[in-house]
Amino acid sequence: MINGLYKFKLTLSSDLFVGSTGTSSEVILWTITELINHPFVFNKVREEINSVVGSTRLVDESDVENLPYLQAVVKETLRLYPPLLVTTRKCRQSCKIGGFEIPQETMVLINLYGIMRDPDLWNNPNEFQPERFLVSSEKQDSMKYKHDEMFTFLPFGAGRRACPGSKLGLSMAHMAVATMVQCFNWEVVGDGGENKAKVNTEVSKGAFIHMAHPLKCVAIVKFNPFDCVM
Ligand code: HEM
Repeated sequence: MINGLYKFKLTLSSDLFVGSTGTSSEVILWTITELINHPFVFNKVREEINSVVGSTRLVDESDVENLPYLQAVVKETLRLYPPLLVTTRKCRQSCKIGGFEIPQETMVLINLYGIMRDPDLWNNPNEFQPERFLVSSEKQDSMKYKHDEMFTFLPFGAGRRACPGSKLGLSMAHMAVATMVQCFNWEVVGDGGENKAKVNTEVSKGAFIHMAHPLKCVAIVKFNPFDCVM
């Protein structure tokens, strides 16, 4: 028989495992996809990494704070492709939303994907434009910016039940993408090396953001950090 503490540990472990692995790998997959589709952005990320890291060592976690463009690229990917498309909340009291009466205790679905592609909140909402997140640190630290982001940029949800692993998830995504850009060129299978083929970014149906057509590409070594230490 499963006792209470064991059941709690099992649920916690599975929550952490399911909540952390799938989400982080989706962000990495979608970021590489958008970078393949936007070679100009890809080159800008690589130039930023080269200018900060140089050409003799692998990018490191401590470099990320000096890579604002890389951070903007991952943020823009999270806006367009939040791994969890919706989240849920139970209404603690009756309320009215958009003219609809919502009785107390009703479970509501919050469309994170829809909010982050809402044309009333974002310019060119369906376009991949990392520059929209390149704002000065003063602006980012301002109360207004933080307040606006809390209601518009929601890949990690919001409030008391927001994702507790957001910093770890972001850190993994930054490091994985930075390494993949620094060390490899990426070619879509069937491209013939011309770098013109686009990856199909259609999203499959469901609560999670899976690609409807799997990404098929080849990694070609550009920089081998092991050559430097030999
Ligand atoms: C980029 C990666 C990740 C994304 C986009 C993401 C996204 C989310 C979202 C949208 C929620 C629901 C929040 C809400 O309803 O307000 C959530 C909850 C959660 N996430 Fe993440 N997550 C990521 C990585 C992680 C990691 C690395 C961990 C653990 C190490 C984790 C653990 C959890 C847990 C335990 C919850 C449930 C929190 C609760 O119900 O109070 N997540 N995540």
